[in-house]
Amino acid sequence: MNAQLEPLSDKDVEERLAELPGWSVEGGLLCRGYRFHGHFAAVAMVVHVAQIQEELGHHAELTLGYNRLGVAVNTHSVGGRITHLDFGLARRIEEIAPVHGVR
Ligand SMILES: C[C@H](O)[C@H](O)[C@H]1CNC2=NC(N)=NC(=O)C2=N1
Repeated sequence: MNAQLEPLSDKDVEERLAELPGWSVEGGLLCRGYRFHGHFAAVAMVVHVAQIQEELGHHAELTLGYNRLGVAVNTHSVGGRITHLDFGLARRIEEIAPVHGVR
């Protein structure tokens, strides 16, 4: 199997979470909530995340509020486990978040 698709052990998940402040695992999903200074900033972040997701071929559940965005991801193709693909997406999202004035 593609190593990227190998489900991570609980220990691996904990170690990788330690390097991603603000992210947690809830209900089997790697999650983070972001807050913005207004609605369009949140919407722009959604579009930017969508670009990254299409590039990676990996897609999170995105929940848009007024000035909030929730990101929640696991890997459907291995039965909803957390894999390197999920952490790869999370890291890419973290890189772009500051551009959108996350507070
Ligand atoms: C063919 C395509 O790459 C797959 O269906 C991708 C799309 N995005 C995906 N996203 C997530 N989160 N898990 C998947 O297994 C998945 N599979």
